[in-house]
Amino acid sequence: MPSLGRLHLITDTRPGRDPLAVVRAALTVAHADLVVQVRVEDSATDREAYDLTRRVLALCTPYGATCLVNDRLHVALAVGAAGGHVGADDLPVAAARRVLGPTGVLGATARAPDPARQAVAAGASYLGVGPCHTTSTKTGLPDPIGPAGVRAVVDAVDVPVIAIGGVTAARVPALRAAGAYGVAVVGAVSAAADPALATAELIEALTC
Ligand SMILES: Cc1ncc(COP(=O)(O)OP(=O)(O)O)c(N)n1
Ligand SMILES: Cc1ncsc1CCOP(=O)(O)O
Ligand SMILES: [Mg+2]
Repeated sequence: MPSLGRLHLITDTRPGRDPLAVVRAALTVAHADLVVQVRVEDSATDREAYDLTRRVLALCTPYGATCLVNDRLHVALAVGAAGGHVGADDLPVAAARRVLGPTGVLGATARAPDPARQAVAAGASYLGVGPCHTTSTKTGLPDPIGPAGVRAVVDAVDVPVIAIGGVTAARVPALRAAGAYGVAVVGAVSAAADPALATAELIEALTC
């Protein structure tokens, strides 16, 4: 499997957003360092998820960037995306691994060492760990775990840890110091006045 990109851009498909424009802008800067995770609203239809993923994959392919699909692994397979991401309300990690097969990229959400170890044993290729900081993008989350919580998971597993939740370029150094391999963002890029510039700042923070 090729190495995982360090910047995961999760699509923002809330009303009034333009996820494809944001993905285009990010790709011009991040190239193959970018992983685009297609995440649609729970109310979106599979057809809507499929159509968006096809378009995102078409944008990613020329750059060698990776396209993953959140929750809906059948959409990932149907489109030919590299894999998907699952959490507590989705398929169990072992079942997700069976769906994706041995070579698919499979992310799993984990917030603490024991669930992290279990997710890796069940077949996760990377872990999404957070919320690291408060976020306005997703409701109903537990309290932020901060860089110390990231460190606890990093020390427990041997797969890349992707820090998520309220991540900004300014917060990347502390997350990297805690051992995070990369970060996943929604708002830091999608809500930025200049998504390409925001991507450049995140890539700089991740690679310096
Ligand atoms: C990289 C990454 N980490 C965590 C999540 C959250 O997944 P999940 O807990 O299943 O919540 P939803 O995103 O499905 O609402 C993620 N998507 N990506
Ligand atoms: C999907 C998800 N899971 C944990 S935090 C989060 C949202 C992250 O969005 P932002 O980068 O805008 O805080
Ligand atoms: Mg999920």
